[in-house]
Amino acid sequence: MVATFIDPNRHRAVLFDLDGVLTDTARLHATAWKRVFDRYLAERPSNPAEDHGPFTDADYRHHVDGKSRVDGVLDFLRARGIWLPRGDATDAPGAETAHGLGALKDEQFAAAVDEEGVEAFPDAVRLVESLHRGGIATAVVSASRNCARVLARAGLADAFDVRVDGVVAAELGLPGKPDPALLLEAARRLGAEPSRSVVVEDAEAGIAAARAGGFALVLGVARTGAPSALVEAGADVVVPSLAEVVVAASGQRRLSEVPDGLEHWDTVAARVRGRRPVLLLDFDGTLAPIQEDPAKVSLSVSTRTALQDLARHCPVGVISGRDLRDVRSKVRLEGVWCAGSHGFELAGPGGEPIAQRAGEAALPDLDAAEQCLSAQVAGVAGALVDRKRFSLAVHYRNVRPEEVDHVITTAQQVGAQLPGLRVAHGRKVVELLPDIDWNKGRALRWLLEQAGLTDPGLVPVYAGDDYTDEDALQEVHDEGLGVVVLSPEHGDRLTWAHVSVAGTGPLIELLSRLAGRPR
Ligand SMILES: O=P(O)(O)OC[C@H]1O[C@H](O[C@H]2O[C@H](CO)[C@@H](O)[C@H](O)[C@H]2O)[C@H](O)[C@@H](O)[C@@H]1O
Repeated sequence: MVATFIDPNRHRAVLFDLDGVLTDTARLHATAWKRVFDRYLAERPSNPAEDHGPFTDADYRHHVDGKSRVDGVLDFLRARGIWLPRGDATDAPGAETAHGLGALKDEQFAAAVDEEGVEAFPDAVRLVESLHRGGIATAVVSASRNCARVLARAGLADAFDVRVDGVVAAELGLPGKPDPALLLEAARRLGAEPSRSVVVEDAEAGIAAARAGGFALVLGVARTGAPSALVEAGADVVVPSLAEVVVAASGQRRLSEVPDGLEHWDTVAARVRGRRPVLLLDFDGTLAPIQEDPAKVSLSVSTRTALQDLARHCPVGVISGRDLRDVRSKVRLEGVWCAGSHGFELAGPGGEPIAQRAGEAALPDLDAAEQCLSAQVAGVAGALVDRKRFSLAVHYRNVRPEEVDHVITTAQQVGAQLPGLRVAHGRKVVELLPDIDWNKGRALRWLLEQAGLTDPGLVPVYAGDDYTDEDALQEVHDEGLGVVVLSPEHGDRLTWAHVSVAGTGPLIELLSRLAGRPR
C-alpha cells in the first residue's frame, strides 16, 4: 500500500466520480437495480440459454456500476444471455426495453433518495476542501442524470468547479464510461490536460475510462470491496478511504528530485551553517537494513562503532516504530536517547523512562485490535502481528502476494472500527496507532525540549526511510536538515527531505562528516 499524494506541482485538476466516491449513494443504486432485475428475471419465461439467478454485488460492479442506465441494463442482461431492444426515452417505466427498465430503476432510486436522504463521505469533503486550498481545480464526473440532485441533497451543490453528468452526456451525445469522453469533457472545461489531472473512481468502468483517457493518476477507492478488482481494471493505486490521500505542500519533492547528500555537500553545509548537529535517527531501514524477520535485525558492528563515536561528540537519539524496550535492546549505546512506538514512549540516555501519557487512552483499543487481528490473520502464512506498547504492526512482507490484500484490508477494517485508533502504512506493514495528534515529528520536538537541545547553536538533523518518518522530516524542514534513506520499495513518492543517501553506509558517512568525525 502506497501513501497517495496529489501534487500541486504536477496536478492541475482532480475529477471525482459521484456515487460511492463522494456520496453514500452507490448502495441505493445497487438496491434499486436489484429490485428491478430480480423481478424482471423472475417474471421472464424460463429459457435454458439464459441465467435468471438473482442480481449480485459482483453483477453490480462488473456490469452496471459507473455506466449509463441504458448501457447498464444492456450489459448486465447480455451477460445473462438476454438481448433486449434499446427502446427510447419515451418508453414507460417497466417497459421491456433498456430505456423502460432503466426508467423503472430510476423511479426506485429517486424514491430511495427522498426517503433515506444522501450523506457526503466526510473524507471526500475534506479532500475537496484541501484541494481548493491548494489551488487545484475539481470536477464531478458521473454517468448519473441524478447527479445535481444527489449533490444538492448531500450539501455539495457548489463544491465543484465543473459538473459533467448524464444530462450533459445526453445533450452532447457523449458515450458513457468505460469510454473516456465524459472525463475528457470535464478536463477540457477545467482547462486541465489529462496528463496533469487525477481521476478518483470506485467503479471498474470508471477506472478503465480514466486509463483510456491518459490521465496522470488513476486513483481507485475501495471503501468496501476488494482493491484487487480496481487494480486489475487499471488503477495506479487503490485506497480504502480518501483520508489516505494527501495534498502535497510546497516544500515536498519527489525522491528522484532530492540530491544525494554526499555528492551535494554544499546543500548539506548550507542547511547546517556551522552549527553543532543533533542527530535524530530512525532505526529500521535507516540504521539497520530491512530483513524478512523483524526480530533478526541488528546494528552492524561498523554502524554500532560509528554511532558510539558520534554519540560522544554530539547528541544522538533514535526514534523508532518499534516498542521502546525492543529498540533499546537493539541500540544498546551509551548516551543515546530512544523513542519507541513511533514516539509515544521515550527513554533518556541512561535508559530512564520519560512519562508521555498521550497514547494511554488508546490502550484498550490497542488491546482489542491485538486480540481481533491475532485471530483474524492467524491463519495467513507469513502474516505477523506485533504489539508494541502504543501501536500494533501487522506485517505482510512474508505473505503470499494473493493474500496481501486480505491482510491489509483486515487490518484497516479493524483500525477503522476502533475509534481510538488510526491506520498508518509503512514498509510492508500496516500500523494501528492512537488516533491523536502525535507522531515522530511531535516526538522529535518533544525530545529536543526534554533534552534541552533547543539552543540556536544546534541544528536538528533527522534521517529516515519510511512514510512515518515524513512527519519528523517535515518538523526539521525549515530549521534543520532532513535526510531520506532511499530504498527500491519506495517508488517515487514525495518527501520533505533536503538530501538523500543510498543506504546505511552512506548515511553514517554523511553523519560522521557533519559531526566533524570523517571516516
Ligand atoms: O520507525 P522504524 O524504526 O523504521 O520502525 C518501523 C517498523 O520497523 C520494523 O518493520 C520494518 O522492518 C522489518 C525488519 O527489517 C521488516 O521486516 C518490515 O517489513 C518493516 O516494516 C518493525 O518490525 C516495526 O515494528 C516498526 O514499526
